[in-house]
Amino acid sequence: MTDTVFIEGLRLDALIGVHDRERHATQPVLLDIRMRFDNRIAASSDTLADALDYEAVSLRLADYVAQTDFMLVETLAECCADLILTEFGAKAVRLKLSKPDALANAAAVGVEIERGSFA
Ligand SMILES: Nc1nc2c(c(=O)[nH]1)N=C([C@H](O)[C@@H](O)CO)CN2
Repeated sequence: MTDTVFIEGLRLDALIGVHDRERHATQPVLLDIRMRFDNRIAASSDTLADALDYEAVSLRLADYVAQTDFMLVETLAECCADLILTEFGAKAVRLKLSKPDALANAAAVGVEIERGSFA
């Protein structure tokens, strides 16, 4: 079973970065998330309670990110992935965290991590 639930382009404001200008103002981060989850039960019951509720994940991440102040994108990505695995029962998570406004001459910079197994 390799079902996933995904969230693409989740835009959140975060206090994140190593430079002084980044320590005093938030900036946008974009999250692209794939979560391994068996969707068959929800498909059979047609009941949200049996699904991995991507809206609930998105709202929880927004609340969490709003109270962080990490230096590195690696740290924020790791913490977001751990939150998804521990609070929402995903079997694995692939998470790409981008900073679109970090570098003037780059569309975006960031990290992509995978925790758990999609195999
Ligand atoms: N591997 C990383 N490299 C850099 C990071 C980071 O979080 N991880 N951060 C910065 C700065 O904060 C940059 O995003 C803003 O100029 C530089 N390199």
